[in-house]
Amino acid sequence: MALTTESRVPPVERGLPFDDIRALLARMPGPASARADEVRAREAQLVKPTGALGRLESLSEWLAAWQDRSPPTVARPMVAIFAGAHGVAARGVSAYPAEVTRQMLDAFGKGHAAINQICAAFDIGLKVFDLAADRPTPDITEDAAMSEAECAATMAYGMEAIHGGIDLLVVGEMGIGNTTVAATLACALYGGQPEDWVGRGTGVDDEGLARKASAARAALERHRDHLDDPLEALRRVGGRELAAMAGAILAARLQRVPVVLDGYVATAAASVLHALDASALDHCVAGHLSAETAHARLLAKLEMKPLLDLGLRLGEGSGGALAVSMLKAAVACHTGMATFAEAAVADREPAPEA
Ligand SMILES: Cc1cc2ncn([C@H]3O[C@H](COP(=O)(O)O)[C@@H](O)[C@H]3O)c2cc1C
Ligand SMILES: O=C(O)c1cccnc1
Repeated sequence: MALTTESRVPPVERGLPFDDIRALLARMPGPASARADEVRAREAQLVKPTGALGRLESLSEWLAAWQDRSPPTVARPMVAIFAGAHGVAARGVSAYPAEVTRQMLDAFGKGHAAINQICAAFDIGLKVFDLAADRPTPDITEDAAMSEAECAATMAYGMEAIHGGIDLLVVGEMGIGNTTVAATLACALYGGQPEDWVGRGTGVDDEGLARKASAARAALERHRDHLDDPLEALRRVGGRELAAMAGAILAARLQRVPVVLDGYVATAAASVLHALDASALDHCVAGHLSAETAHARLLAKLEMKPLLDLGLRLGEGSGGALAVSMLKAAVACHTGMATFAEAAVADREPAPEA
């Protein structure tokens, strides 16, 4: 397993950058339905009762449609972890101190983290992007997290995650305080009360949960006249790793790389694209259902059914990486199984004449 770490303070440059992002959204390719049809035709001939591989069959079709390749492959999957720091973390919204973000970056580099082990177990590449993890964005209850230029440049940086010939991308994150940011962003995009969107994150107690809700409420109140545009919501109440994840997901679409979403934070980042264009996440699958309680609510808004439900509440791309094993199995069955004819197994009985 290759691990590379990149570190960058996103450059701040140019005018009208959100229009550049909107222009990319307007260019998103659709699914190659002919490739999905080819997969479906082969599935029907493989030695199993028709449809017996359930969701594995639809996953193979989905991969082929978005890769524009039949058979599809999961030969070079990669987890991209984006790490950011949040001013709002100073409000006691996490069970752990903010310096954990930097320390976990070191842990990723040394192979000490859960995501290192999961990637090694399933032969998944891992790339870590340090988005100025020592320089927190302003506290969203007081100011916008990013300027428009910084937000767009950070999205553009996230787009670099899909370079290097990968055929499947998992987006993950690291950033103490980011479940509060994700909750605030989800509430900005989908409405409801902050209490509907906050959860225990790394394990805050009841007081911590109340602090999360009041931080989200204060941020929404401060930015309330500017939250109708999803990109504006992202720059005001989001954070760098969320912007980078949104950029990576969009770039993956443009380069026909299917995406596996991780937990609540990654899904909140993805929601920005969905709010801009309801078809923008059609090349994405929800890898798992996080134990962060509002993840189910968010996935319902996106009409996504998670592949796994393991009670994880970690982030780092961990649930997404575990789901890669299912996608690998789907492709292995699709490409490796024999047809009824090849295996000399008797196919389905024709229906008796009426
Ligand atoms: C040691 C450690 C490793 C982690 N890996 C991911 N997270 C996760 O926890 C953080 C979000 O939770 P909250 O909003 O409560 O801070 C993020 O960094 C996320 O990736 C971790 C958290 C800790 C403490
Ligand atoms: O689901 C997530 O993304 C999550 C949950 C808890 C902590 N960090 C991330």
